[in-house]
Formats: sequence, structure tokens, C-alpha cells
Amino acid sequence: MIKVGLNGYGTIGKRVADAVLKNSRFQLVGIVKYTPDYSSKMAFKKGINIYVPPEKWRDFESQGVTPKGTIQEFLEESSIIIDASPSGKGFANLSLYKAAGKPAIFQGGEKPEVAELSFSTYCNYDEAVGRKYLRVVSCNTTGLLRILCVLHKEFNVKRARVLVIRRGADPKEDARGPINSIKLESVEDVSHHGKDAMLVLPNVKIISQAVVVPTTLMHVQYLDVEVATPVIKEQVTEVLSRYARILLVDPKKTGLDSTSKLIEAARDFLRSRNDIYENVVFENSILVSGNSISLIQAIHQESIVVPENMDALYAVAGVKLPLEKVVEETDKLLGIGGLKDVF
Ligand SMILES: NC(=O)C1=CN([C@@H]2O[C@H](COP(=O)(O)OP(=O)(O)OC[C@H]3O[C@@H](n4cnc5c(N)ncnc54)[C@H](OP(=O)(O)O)[C@@H]3O)[C@@H](O)[C@H]2O)C=CC1
Ligand SMILES: O=C(OP(=O)(O)O)[C@H](O)COP(=O)(O)O
Repeated sequence: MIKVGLNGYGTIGKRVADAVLKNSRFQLVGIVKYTPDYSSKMAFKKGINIYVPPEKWRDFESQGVTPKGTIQEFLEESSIIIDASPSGKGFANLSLYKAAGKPAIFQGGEKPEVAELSFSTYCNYDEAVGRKYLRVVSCNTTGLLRILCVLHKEFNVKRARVLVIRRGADPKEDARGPINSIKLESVEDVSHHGKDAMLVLPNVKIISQAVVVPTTLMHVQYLDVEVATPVIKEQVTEVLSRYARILLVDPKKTGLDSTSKLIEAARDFLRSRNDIYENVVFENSILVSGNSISLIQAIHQESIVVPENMDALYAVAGVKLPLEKVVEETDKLLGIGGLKDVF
């Protein structure tokens, strides 16, 4: 079994930790915690090893959590690190991983230079195999690239324009906003998503802009894509429906016409933490005219990158399986595809 350590146990880290625990190819060495809060106690009770900065050892013990070791020991015991630290901290952690000679997978909040390659499974898995440092692109970029790479493979995408309607905060983040505003995400002309996506799909011109809205549940994106030759809607829906990580939802038939209803459906489906790993593409929103395809999709920011983090582990570990098998294994363990039967 390949020994995986998780540095960071927040929104992304705890979900990836649970995914690693489900996969018998990998052994979760443990997690690094920095704050002795409820989540360290819950992880400890679940039997997950907790590693801590040495100066925090007593704080954890006083909360009833006996650490397994220090960060240094965590690095020694892990064969691959998944870094799910707050944006920017991963870059600082890179030198620790390099000094310990350990490969690492970073998240999209880090600058692209943190890794050898920015990664998105449907786009560049083969290029990622055997790399030492990968960066799984951010949640919106992951959602965007899944669609663009699938369309590109089939129809040769020439350019894409994207509007990202970004959630203001994750549900736990009570100090963020906006509370009563729709705010430009940036004072620059474009948002980072298009530029980031072009690192992975360099031959397609992708321009994105973003606004931030007062909601915590999901992001929503509007994509306007130009392909090389004229297509019809049936071709587009058929191609999208081939992929388990893309969920076509018909709001007329299902009543699912909002992010809150989607999250409720995921709760009803007993998805762990009401996670939706799939891009939810509203079927009615797919408009096709000549070379132009547009659509609206919802992206569950807390969980969308979990499958890609798992695939990234296969790539870095050099597991000898073709892309289709890797995706199949990850999808099966996370239950991806199950919602297709009920929606
Ligand atoms: N949340 C989201 O919607 C998404 C986030 N991402 C990206 O994932 C990354 C993690 O984000 P998210 O999970 O939201 O962050 P959170 O703030 O939820 O969690 C961050 C975790 O990192 C830990 N931590 C603190 N300092 C360090 C450090 N120096 N090194 C390692 N870990 C540290 C914290 O520990 P403790 O709790 O013990 O203090 C906490 O567990 C970011 O790059 C972000 O951009 C990507 C897709 C979606
Ligand atoms: O990766 C994300 O968004 P992004 O794809 O818009 O950068 C996550 O929702 C994290 O966003 P945050 O940096 O606002 O916490």
C-alpha cells in the first residue's frame, strides 16, 4: 500500500482524507493539524493519526487528542503528501517536502509554479503520470476544464468565454461575505480561471470573468464555447452524458432548478457531507447554434476537486493503470454515477 499523508484537514483535506481511507491501494498515514479544535477530536476518534507542530503538542493533549507524532515524523512516514493547506501556505510547505524528498499534490489556491504541472484528469492525466509535484486546479477551473476538455476531444474547441458566479464563502466560513451585494471578484479585467485553464488546455483561448454572490452552497458558471465545425444539441448532450463526472439535470422533469435543491437532493441521496462531485449541467440551458455551444452549470466547491485529487495520487504514485481504469476506480469508490440513475 502506498502511504499517503494529508497536510491540512479543512474543507478539502477532510474530504480527500475520507476518499483515501476508502481506497485499498493507499494507506492514510495521518493528517497534520495546527489547531486543536473539534475536527481534530473527531478525526482522532475515527482512528486517524494526528501529527502536530511540536510546540502545539500539549494543547492537543489537553483536548484529549494524543498526537501520533510531529510534522517531521509525518514527512518521514508518508510516501506522498497531499497538501490541502490554506491558499499560499502550500508554497511555503514545498521546501519541507523537497527537503524530505517526498512528492506532493497541491491545491488550486497555490500559484501554478508550486508544481511541475497543473492537473485536471480529463485533460492531462497521461502527462501527469510519474510527476513529483502536481497542482490540482481550483474548483471553478476543475468544473470548467471537465466540460472544455470533453468538448475539445470531440469537437475541437476554438475559444470559450466564461462567467463565474462565485459563492461568497464555504458554509463554515462565517467571517466572509458579501452579505448583501454582488461584487466583482477582481478589479482586473479577467478572473484567474481562464488563465489557469489555459495552462492545462493551451491551444484554446479561454477568457473568464467572475462575480461573487451571497451564497455558500455552490458556484454557478455560464459557458459560451466556439467549436471548429457546426454541431447540434443532441450531439452535445450525448457527448456530455458519456462522462460520469458530468451530470445532466433536466429541471422540468426533476424540479431541480437551484443550488439549494441540488444540495437537498444530495442530502436525500445520503451523499457524505451532501457532496456533489459532479458538474451539474442544467440540460435546458444547453443552447447550440452552428459552431456555438452555451450552457449553465453548478459546481459544488467543497467536493468537486476530490476525485481529481485521488486521480492525482494514482498519477504521482505511478499506478500502472490506463486513465479510464483510474477514473473508474475513483468514481466507484466515491459513488459517482449513482445520481444519474435518480435524476
Ligand atoms: N474550499 C473550497 O471551496 C476549495 C478550496 N480549494 C483550495 O484548497 C486549499 C485548501 O482550502 P480549504 O480546504 O478551503 O481550506 P480550509 O481553510 O478549510 O482548511 C485549511 C487547513 O489547512 C490547515 N493549515 C493551517 N496552516 C497550515 C500549514 N502551514 N500547512 C498545512 N496546512 C495548514 C488548517 O489547519 P487547522 O484546521 O488545524 O488550523 C486547515 O485544516 C486551498 O488552496 C484552496 O484554494 C480548492 C477547491 C475548492
Ligand atoms: O477554488 C475555489 O474557487 P475558484 O475556483 O473560484 O478559485 C474555491 O471555491 C476556494 O475559493 P476561496 O479562495 O474563495 O475560498
